[in-house]
Amino acid sequence: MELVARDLACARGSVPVLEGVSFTLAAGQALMLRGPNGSGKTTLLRTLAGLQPPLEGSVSAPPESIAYAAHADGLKATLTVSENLTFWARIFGQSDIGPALEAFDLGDLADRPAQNLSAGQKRRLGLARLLVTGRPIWMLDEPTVSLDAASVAQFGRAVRGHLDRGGAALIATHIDLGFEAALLDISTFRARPRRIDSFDEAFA
Ligand SMILES: Nc1ncnc2c1ncn2[C@@H]1O[C@H](COP(=O)(O)OP(=O)(O)OP(=O)(O)O)[C@@H](O)[C@H]1O
Repeated sequence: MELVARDLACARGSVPVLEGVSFTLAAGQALMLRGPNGSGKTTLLRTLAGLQPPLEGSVSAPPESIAYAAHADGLKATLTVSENLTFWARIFGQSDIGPALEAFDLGDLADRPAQNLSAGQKRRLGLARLLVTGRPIWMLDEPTVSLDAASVAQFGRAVRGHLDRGGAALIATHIDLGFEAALLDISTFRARPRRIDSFDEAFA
């Protein structure tokens, strides 16, 4: 599925952050989102994923087509690895967690409660959830935090597999994931400084 963003403007905490953001993410394509700290990468991903409305512009893909992985892993601490994946799979109407366990090398940890995983293992479990969503467009915010080199490579393979199956991915990262991808530099879309004084004005 293709995602077309047209002339998007986005705010965070009533302060406009980005404007004039237009790009196309085609099926089978990965785009690397770049920009310095505070430039609006998270704000853009949240807007595209439907977690906050744009001030202006449009996003062609519905939120139901997007799987968003934020900074936080969002794991259920007392559930085991396989229970966490099963929980998420059911939410998305899926049942097979095998490929997700395998892709992120979680088989030996399947019966361990999430709260007893290391930081990198938690991150792998958080990313494995993408595979049980069945959603075609992945939006990932700094997905490789806490991952060692082998796990980054494993994650890169999971993304490539997703692209090969016709999926797409927009990834905020400065890490080389081991495959060619176009760059989307959002520092060119910085919004003019102005303040939105009310919700009504922002969304009029
Ligand atoms: N809840 C909030 N209220 C007000 N401003 C916020 C809020 N959250 C973030 N901001 C501001 O919005 C701007 C964009 O933040 P955002 O998190 O989108 O940037 P980023 O490019 O993802 O940054 P980083 O690379 O540091 O993760 C920053 O100036 C930030 O300080």
